[in-house]
Amino acid sequence: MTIKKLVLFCGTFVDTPELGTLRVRINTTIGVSLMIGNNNNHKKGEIKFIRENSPNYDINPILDALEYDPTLHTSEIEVINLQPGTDWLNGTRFYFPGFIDTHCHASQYPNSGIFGSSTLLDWLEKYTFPLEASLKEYKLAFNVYSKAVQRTITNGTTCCSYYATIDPNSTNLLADICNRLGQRAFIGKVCMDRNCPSYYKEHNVQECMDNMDIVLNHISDEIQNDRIKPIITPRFAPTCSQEMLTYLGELVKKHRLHVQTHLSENVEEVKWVLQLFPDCKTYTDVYQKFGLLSEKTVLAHCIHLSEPELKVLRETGSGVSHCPISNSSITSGECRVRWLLDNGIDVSLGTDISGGFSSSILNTARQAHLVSRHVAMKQKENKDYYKLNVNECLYIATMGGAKVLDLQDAIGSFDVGKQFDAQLVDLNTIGSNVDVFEWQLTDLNDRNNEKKNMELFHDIIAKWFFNGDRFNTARVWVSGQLIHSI
Ligand SMILES: O=c1[nH]c(=O)c2nc[nH]c2[nH]1
Ligand SMILES: [Zn+2]
Repeated sequence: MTIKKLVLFCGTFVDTPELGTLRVRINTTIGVSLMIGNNNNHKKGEIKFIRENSPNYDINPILDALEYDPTLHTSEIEVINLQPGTDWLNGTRFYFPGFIDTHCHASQYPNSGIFGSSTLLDWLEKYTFPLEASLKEYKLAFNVYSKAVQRTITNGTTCCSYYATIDPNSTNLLADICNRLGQRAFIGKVCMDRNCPSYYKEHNVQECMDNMDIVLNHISDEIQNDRIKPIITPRFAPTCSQEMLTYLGELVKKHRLHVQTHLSENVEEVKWVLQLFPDCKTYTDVYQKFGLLSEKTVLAHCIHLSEPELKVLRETGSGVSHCPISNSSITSGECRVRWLLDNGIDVSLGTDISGGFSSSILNTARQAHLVSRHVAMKQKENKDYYKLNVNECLYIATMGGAKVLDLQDAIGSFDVGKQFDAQLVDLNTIGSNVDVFEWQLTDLNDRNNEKKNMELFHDIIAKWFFNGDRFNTARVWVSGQLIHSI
């Protein structure tokens, strides 16, 4: 027997299905299935219908549900009708897809903001390895991971790709915490067996294999939740032996797994990789040689790439996690996002805690906007071309992340068949950092002045983009389940 329950979300829905496009749907009802039965057509949390410009959406949205499926009984329908009123139409309240953070070291969260004037290689030795090693202690790991994950959720992140540490038990703990808090997550046990301190390394490949078995079995057998997936995580080429990379490449091939690692972050790092792998022409070649590049691969940073490397990324379908806060903080450089996008590479955003100091993808997106201006200022001509606009940054914060994680059919925008991973943005909350003045309000219902009203709404979106924070993230849902509310 299939138990059906349809949850109706009503209001204004905004998303960015294509790079640069802001889609705004008003007076809209979205129906989301919530209970699962033995009928696979009725998946949990899936968007079943979208009724735009509905005459019923704030009076009797049940009529929209019955139009979709006349056999529904009213007891099978639940309406989430949050404070009906003018805010849905004046631009200050709207649903937006949950943010997707494609690169976050949950284990480094206590160090957010602590980096002094270090650069990558000394930063790892001084700040990062000691902290990660300390999370072997269960209580400490529990405290750090709970806070780290909660922080991303309160900032509107519904899907996050995490690095834990080399320790399999604390990695499993991170998976358990994401599962309990309801976030969609990729969980990576860090793999590294050379060029790292003796107190924080896997001493041989067998140790890495045993550790990986513990994590893979825990996620598949104990957690058993589609929302929590493993991701193979060689820390970066310099800390992984050829034997380890060979094993990880085989593991990826056997189970068709996701991969995450760092690529071309820092000039010294790039030189070091070429010394360590003399048979590889480029840094990217190292990962390709070991079978670690596919459309399920997330490569953080990608700042100092050459044209041939770009070609390899495009041909393998690998995606980039752009981490502008981290890249500015530890002075790694500026990722040329426009160049990547124009060459057919999928780009997403990563907070890169704690190279980056903020758990907020909104904050990261606005820094991506600014970094693109620094890239533009360095150009001799055509400067404006390199600037990312607000809509483009919101795209890489949502749909771009979905593509990089190979989840473009499941999340990233509001479309029938996708999961309802969403945040309710409200600019009128207590503590809001966004002041919208009366003359800045729009009237999305006024079809006679559509152009002017849409311009006003784009300005409100820009105000949220540059000034908004977690006080504007009023609620967060993953697969239609409420996981955060202020
Ligand atoms: O941003 C980064 N954070 C890390 O932890 C790391 N390890 C290798 N390279 C890295 N880059
Ligand atoms: Zn990183």
